[in-house]
Amino acid sequence: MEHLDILIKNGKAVLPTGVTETDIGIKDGKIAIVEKGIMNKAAIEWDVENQYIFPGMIDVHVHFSEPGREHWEGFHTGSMMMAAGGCTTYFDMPLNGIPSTVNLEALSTKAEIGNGKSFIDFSLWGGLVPGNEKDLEALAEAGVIGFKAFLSSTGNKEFEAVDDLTLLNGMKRIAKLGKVLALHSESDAITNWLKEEKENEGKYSADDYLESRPIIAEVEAVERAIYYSELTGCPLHFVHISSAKAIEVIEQAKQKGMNITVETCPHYLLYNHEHLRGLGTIAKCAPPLREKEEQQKLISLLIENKFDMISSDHSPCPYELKDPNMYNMFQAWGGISGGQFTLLSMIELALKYKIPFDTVAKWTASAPAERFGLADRKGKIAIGADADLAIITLNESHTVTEENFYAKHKQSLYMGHTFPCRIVGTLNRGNLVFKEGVIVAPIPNGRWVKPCENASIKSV
Ligand SMILES: NC(=O)NC(NC(N)=O)C(=O)[O-]
Ligand SMILES: [Zn+2]
Ligand SMILES: [Zn+2]
Repeated sequence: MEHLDILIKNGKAVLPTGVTETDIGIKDGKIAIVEKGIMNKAAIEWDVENQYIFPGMIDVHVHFSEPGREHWEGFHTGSMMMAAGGCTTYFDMPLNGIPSTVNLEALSTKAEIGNGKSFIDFSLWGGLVPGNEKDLEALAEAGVIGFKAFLSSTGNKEFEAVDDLTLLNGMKRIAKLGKVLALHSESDAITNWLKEEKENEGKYSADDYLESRPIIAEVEAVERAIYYSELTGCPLHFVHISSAKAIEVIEQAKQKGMNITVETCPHYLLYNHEHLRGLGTIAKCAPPLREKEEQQKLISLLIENKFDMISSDHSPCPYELKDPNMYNMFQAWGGISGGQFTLLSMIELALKYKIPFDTVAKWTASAPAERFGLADRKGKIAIGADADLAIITLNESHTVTEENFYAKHKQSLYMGHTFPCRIVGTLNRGNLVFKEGVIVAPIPNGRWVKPCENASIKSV
């Protein structure tokens, strides 16, 4: 009988077919056996009775700012934070670092840093910005997971928003390269125009910020992108969608057979504009947290399974850029620091709204893997797949404190939040990375993962 490296016993595994009581045997970083009562000897045995085994989260949307702004967040602390949240693969966005990931050189530099510092696996997005259309092919060949563009200003000058011509040209090329274009979809014209109006009137409050980024700004950008996708055949992924109306438009395009996927983030589901009013800058993001009624609509859409996947959009910054005493909401950094809490948030919502755990695992692991060409190795608990696992208990709650939040900066909208569950351990390719509140991996062992060569990028 084959000797195993690790034997996880008596878990409730979240398999694609549902939650099943089983043992899981791991050999050479892969899942070797999934069955009850495994008798093989193993170097390490771990009894996880009454605990759940989720496929490790694949978070398609985080911003680590290395190189260039590693004082904001970097691969080392950033990946520890993600591991502490049950994540085993994250996709790093092409902006907030310097340089942005918009050409081969920047991609290679970033990959090298990540390979040296990340505790879990990661993929890298390439950027589409004005002037880099000619770099897209080399980026695709080198293994970016997809491309990302902003339709509205990014808040950092190293990564410009696309104009419509760049977008059309870029989409045509990306379609040919067989990749997906991820879009931050808010109208630049509408948001800039309203912001300027607020500035001229000397209005800087939380309400003013929300009013400057209305739902129609999101809907207009989404609609335009869908028209362009029809023209160019470019597969699209809409990031951090924050309104029911945008989902309606996306749903119609999907019904027509268009190659489109959509994500939202836990902060749009757990929080609303009242939190920006009450907590200030820490709750500022773009698109903004919506009013409570919109939050409820988004939860209903989640229950109806209208989102393909859930990401964190972890976008941290140093304390002074989100100083709670800042009186001008427009000047604070826009972004939520919460990469550690996506899986916990989704389990909280699943328990509250009776969503099956295998649906959560679809949103947090298998759908991202399928959409972006990693499904040959990642995204589900199955024989032959990478042993990327998150062990979770529902018998204990977890309150977020500065001590148990692993990000470089401890400011977070989630501070003080109590989840009805706790991450007990995280394994990345069979390596135990996080256990019982501690990063136990002796060295960073994460790897840059590229999409498989002949991934047919399908909508999920
Ligand atoms: N430059 C950013 O990190 N921006 C992010 N900021 C948010 N979401 O407020 C984003 O994803 O748009
Ligand atoms: Zn964005
Ligand atoms: Zn983002």
